[in-house]
Amino acid sequence: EGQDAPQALTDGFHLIVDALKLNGITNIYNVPGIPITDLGRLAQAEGMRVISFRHEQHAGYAASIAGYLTQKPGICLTVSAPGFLNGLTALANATTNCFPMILISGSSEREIVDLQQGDYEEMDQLAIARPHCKAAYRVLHAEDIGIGIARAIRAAVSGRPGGVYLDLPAKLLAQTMDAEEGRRSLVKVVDAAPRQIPAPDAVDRAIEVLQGAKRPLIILGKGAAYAQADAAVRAFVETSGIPYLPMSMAKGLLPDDHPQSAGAARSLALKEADTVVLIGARLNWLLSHGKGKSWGQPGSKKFVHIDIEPREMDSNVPIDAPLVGDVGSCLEALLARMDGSWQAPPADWTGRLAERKEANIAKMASKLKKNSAPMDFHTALAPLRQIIKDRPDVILVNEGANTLDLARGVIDMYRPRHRLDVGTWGVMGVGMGSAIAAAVETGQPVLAIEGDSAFGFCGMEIETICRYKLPVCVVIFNNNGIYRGTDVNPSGGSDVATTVFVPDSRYEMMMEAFGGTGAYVTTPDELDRAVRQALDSGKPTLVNAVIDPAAGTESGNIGSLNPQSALTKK
Ligand SMILES: Cc1ncc(Cn2c(C)c(CCOP(=O)(O)OP(=O)(O)O)sc2=O)c(N)n1
Ligand SMILES: [Mg+2]
Repeated sequence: EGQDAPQALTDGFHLIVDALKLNGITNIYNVPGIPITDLGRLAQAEGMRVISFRHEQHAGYAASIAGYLTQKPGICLTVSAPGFLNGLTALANATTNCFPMILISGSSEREIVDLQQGDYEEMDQLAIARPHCKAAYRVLHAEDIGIGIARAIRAAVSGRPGGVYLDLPAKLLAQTMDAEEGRRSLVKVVDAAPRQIPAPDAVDRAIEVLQGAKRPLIILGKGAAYAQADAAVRAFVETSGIPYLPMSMAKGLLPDDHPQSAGAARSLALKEADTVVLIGARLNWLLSHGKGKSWGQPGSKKFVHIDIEPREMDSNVPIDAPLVGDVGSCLEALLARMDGSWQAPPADWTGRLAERKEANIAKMASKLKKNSAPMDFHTALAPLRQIIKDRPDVILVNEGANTLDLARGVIDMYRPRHRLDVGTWGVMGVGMGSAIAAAVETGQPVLAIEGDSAFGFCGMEIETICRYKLPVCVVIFNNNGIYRGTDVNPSGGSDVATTVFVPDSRYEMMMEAFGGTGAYVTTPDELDRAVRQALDSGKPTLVNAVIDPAAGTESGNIGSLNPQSALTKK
C-alpha cells in the first residue's frame, strides 16, 4: 500500500494499431514474417481484419483496390527487404493508377544499414521506395507513430491519390512509452481529402468552350469513378445531352446501355468530336496521347479538362479550358451555370453516333451468337455478358490480353466501380488481389475473367480465397498460352515456343486442391451453368474454360506497341 501503481505503458505495436483504427482503417492485407508477424496478430486480436496472402505483390494489389473502392488508403504490411520489394511493384502500380494505399514495411535498424554492416534483410528501403510513390516516411520514435500514420493517410488520399511508403524499423515496434502520453500522441486526421473547388473564371471559360461546341464528347476516366460523385456525373451527362465514352474502369458510372453512351462508336466519336471534356481521364497512352489518326486533324479539337492535379493540364495537348478541382466540385460548378436553356448537341452529331453504335452492336451480336467449338473469345464472353446483365451487383475483375480487350467491349457494366482491371499500367497479375479486396471490402460476389497467362502471375492466391471462404468465381480463358497457344519454336529445337503453356492444363484441379469447386467447360452452355452455380453458391470456384488456341491475336488490341525487327521476318 502507498506503492505507486505501476506506470501504464503502451508500445509501438499497440500505437500503430490504435492509430489505424482511430482513423477508421479496419483491414490490413499482409504477408507475415520478421519483424511484423506480431503486429498482424495484434491487429487481428484488436478486431481488425488481417488478410494474409502468399505473396506480397498480391497483398499490395488488394490494398490498392481497397483504396480505390473505399477512398480510405488500403494497407499492405510486409517484412523488410524482399517482402518490401515484392510490395513495391504494387505501390508503384497504385501510384500510377492514383489508387490510395500505404505500404508499411518493417526494416533494419538505421545505424546498421547506414554503416552497411550486414543486417538481416538489410536494405535502405526508404530511399528505394521514394522514386516509386507519392510520399515516403520513416518513424524512429514511438511518440511519432501518430503523426507518421496521419501524414501517410493524408498523403495517400489528398489531391491526386497514390501510394505512400511508411518505413518502420524493427526496434520501433517494441519501444514503450507512457500509455496516456501515447494516447495523446495519436492523430485523427481531419478532412484527409479536402474538396478542391474550381475557380469561377475557370468555370466560365469551360462553359464558353462548351457552348461553342458542335460535336462535343465527354470522356469519363477512372478518376471520375474513384470520386464517388456518381449523381453529379450522371446529372452533367444528362443535362448537357453530350455523348460520353467511359474508360475501362469508368464503365458502369452510367449503365453501358445508356442512350448517350458512345462506347460502341468510339472511333467515330474520337475522330470527329470538335470539343472533348475529360473528366478524371488522362490523355495518356490509353487515349493515344490525344494525337494521331484516331483523333482526326491535329488542332481540330478544343479540350475541357477536369482533373484534381493542375500539372496534368497540357501534359500531351494544349488544354483550352483547364478546370482544376475534385470531380464533384467541378461538375456541380458547371451544372450551376447550365440552366434550363442549355442547348443539347446538334441532332446530326448525336444521330450519327447512334447510327454507328447500332451498326457496331449488331456486328458484335453476330459474333456472340456463333456456336463455335472449341469456344473462341466471343462465344465464351456471350454467356458472361448475360450473367453480368442479370446480376449487375457482381464485381467483374478482368486481365489478360485478348481476354482483357475483348471482355472490355463485350461485357456491359451497370454499376459504378464494378469493373476492376489492369488500369493504366497494363500489369498482369492484379486479378486475384483485386478479387480478394473487392470481396473483403464490399461483400459482393466477384467474377474474375482471367487469361491463362495472367492467372499464372497470381494463381497461388486461390488458396487465400479458399482460406477466407470468399465469394469469388475465377474463369480462366484457357487458350494454352500468352495471346495464343499455337506458336512454335522457330529453331525447330525440342523446347516449346516462348509463349505457350502445357496444353489443356487442368487449372480447376488447383482450386479443388484447396477445397474449392473446380469446373472444366468446353461450351458456352456449360460455362453459363458453372458460373451461375458458382455465384449462387458463393463458394470459391475456378472454371477452366477451353478456348481455341488459335483464337487470339498478339498483344490483343495493342500489338502495334511491339517493336518489329526489320531483319527477322515473323
Ligand atoms: C507483369 C507483366 N508481365 C508481362 C506482361 C506482358 N503481357 C502478358 C504476359 C500478357 C498475358 C496475355 O496472355 P493471357 O493468357 O493472359 O491472355 P490471352 O491469351 O487471352 O491473350 S498481356 C501482357 O501485356 C505484362 N503486361 N505484365
Ligand atoms: Mg492465354
